Formats: sequence, C-alpha cells, structure tokens
Amino acid sequence: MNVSIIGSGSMAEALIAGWARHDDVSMLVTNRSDDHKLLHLESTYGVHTSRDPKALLQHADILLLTCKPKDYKDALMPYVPHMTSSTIVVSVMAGITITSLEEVAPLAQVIRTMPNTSAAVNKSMTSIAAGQSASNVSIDAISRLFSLVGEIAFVEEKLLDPITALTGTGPAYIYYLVEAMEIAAHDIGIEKELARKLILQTLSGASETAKVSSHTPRELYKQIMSPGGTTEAGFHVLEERHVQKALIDCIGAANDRSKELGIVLTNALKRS
Ligand SMILES: NC(=O)C1=CN([C@@H]2O[C@H](COP(=O)(O)OP(=O)(O)OC[C@H]3O[C@@H](n4cnc5c(N)ncnc54)[C@H](OP(=O)(O)O)[C@@H]3O)[C@@H](O)[C@H]2O)C=CC1
Ligand SMILES: O=C(O)[C@@H]1CCC=N1
Repeated sequence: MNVSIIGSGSMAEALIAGWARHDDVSMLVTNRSDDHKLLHLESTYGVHTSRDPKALLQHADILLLTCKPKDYKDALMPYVPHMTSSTIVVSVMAGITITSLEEVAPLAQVIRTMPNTSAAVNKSMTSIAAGQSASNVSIDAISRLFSLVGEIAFVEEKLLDPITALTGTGPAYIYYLVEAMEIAAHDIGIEKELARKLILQTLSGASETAKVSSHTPRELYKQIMSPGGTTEAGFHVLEERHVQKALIDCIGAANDRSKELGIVLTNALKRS
C-alpha cells in the first residue's frame, strides 16, 4: 500500500514507526517547513519525503492528513487540483467533519479516523468513519492499513468526538498516572529504574487481565482489596480526593473541547 502523509508531527511519526515495520507499506511524507523533521524520518524509518504535491499524489491514492485541525484547509488545498475520484483523503484530525473535508476536496473519497500514538508499537486503537463518497474497496484498504498498527473499530462519525477524548487522548492520561506512580515510588524509597519496570509490568498485567477477565473493573479491584489491608488504605485517599470523579470530568472536558474544535474551526475557516 502506498500512502502520502501530510504532516510529520507526533501522530504522523507514531504511524510511520508502526508502518515502517511492514514492507508492503510505502510512505512519502511532507510537512509545512520543518526540514529537520523530514531528514529525521528519512534516516530513522527509511521513508521518502517530498514537497511536491504532484509527486505526493502520484505516489499514492491515499493522502493521510496528519496536520493540526486549524491547518487542514491550507494543507489540503495544494492537492485539490490534482485529485480524481480515486483519491482517498484520510484524516486523523480531531473535530474536523467529513462534510468539511468533502467541501474542500469534493472529488475525493473521505474517511475519518481517530488513532493514537500507540501505533508506534502496533497497539493503536483506531476508530474509523467513512463518508458517503468512500467505496467499499477504499474502506477495506484503510481498515487493512490501520489494522497493521493495532486494533480498529468502525463507528458512526458522531462518535469520533467522544472517542477522541477517550482513546485519541487516552495514552496521555495513562502516562500521567505512570508519572504519579514514579513520583510515589521515589517518595517511598524505590529507585527510578526498578520503579519503572515494576510500574509498567503492573500496568500491562492489569490491562491484560481486564481484557481477558469476565469480571468488571470494580470486581477486579475489590479482589485485590483485603479488609483493613494496603489497597483499602490507598483507596481511602482516592475516594476522599474524588479521583474517579476528576478522571470522569477530565474525559468530559476533552470531549467538550473536541466538539468545540470542530465547530469553531469549521466556522472560522468557512469565513476565511
Ligand atoms: N498527538 C496525538 O496523540 C494525536 C493527534 N491526533 C490528531 O493528529 C493531528 C496532528 O497532531 P500532532 O501530530 O500532535 O501535531 P503536530 O503539531 O506534532 O504536527 C503537525 C504537523 O502538521 C504539519 N503541517 C502544518 N501545516 C501544514 C501544511 N499546510 N502542509 C503540510 N503539513 C503541515 C506540521 O509541519 P511543520 O512542523 O513543518 O509546521 C507538522 O508536521 C491533529 O489533527 C490531532 O488532532 C489524533 C490522535 C492522537
Ligand atoms: O490534544 C489533541 O487535540 C489531540 C487529539 C487527540 C490527541 N491529541
């Protein structure tokens, strides 16, 4: 599969790192102006880079838009005159709707996705919503492409905003938790390197258990909690400080922002 990638930031690099392990994915990458980043991607992953829209479109029918939502119009415009009905525009952007993309690229088949940076280790959770213009063959191609770097789910487009808050942003919540556990480990006398190993194996074990177990998360944490024991003592603080409520509100705020991004940017760019 040939993919031309427009934007070379964190999300693009995670996908490139994942796809670079697959010989059948050929990538041509561009960005706005960061030559250093393009050189880094060439030397690290063996991808090719270009600043010629025609070359990027000739390389692939799949144009992957990995710029920030505010830049989507500028990023897409140079390709529009060269597009045909076999051009597939795939977006990973938060908030920007299929309709907005179709307005800028009326000939293209548009597919919206929400992956996450765990694509770099083939563990992305990518949700996919296809526009009316996308053929089954194109949808199949895109689902195969993202399956190479993790799990996929087909969803209705309206779910992509909440999914952005849950799984697009999701790894950041986990890293924040790991950071807190590392600080705590230091405070209670466990050295950094050992702490990291202990924490990450605990996290991956808990994730795997939650995945295969028939128990709910509540049942699973209750199984670890002995009356009068250490877990209960720790949970007492979590409950007292309303940590679960804070996490629920955090995802709610990310969801609100995701919706807002789409509305504000689409209106602003329509006026421009
Ligand atoms: N970061 C994440 O974890 C996730 C991000 N996303 C989505 O992915 C997208 C990218 O996010 P992220 O990687 O963090 O962003 P970054 O800011 O790291 O990267 C943005 C990239 O877009 C490029 N760009 C900007 N304007 C243009 C243009 N006109 N033409 C070509 N390239 C352009 C920039 O180039 P230059 O540096 O040269 O200016 C840069 O390489 C966002 O829309 C976000 O919603 C989705 C899921 C997770
Ligand atoms: O913070 C953001 O807007 C992007 C979208 C999902 C993850 N990062």
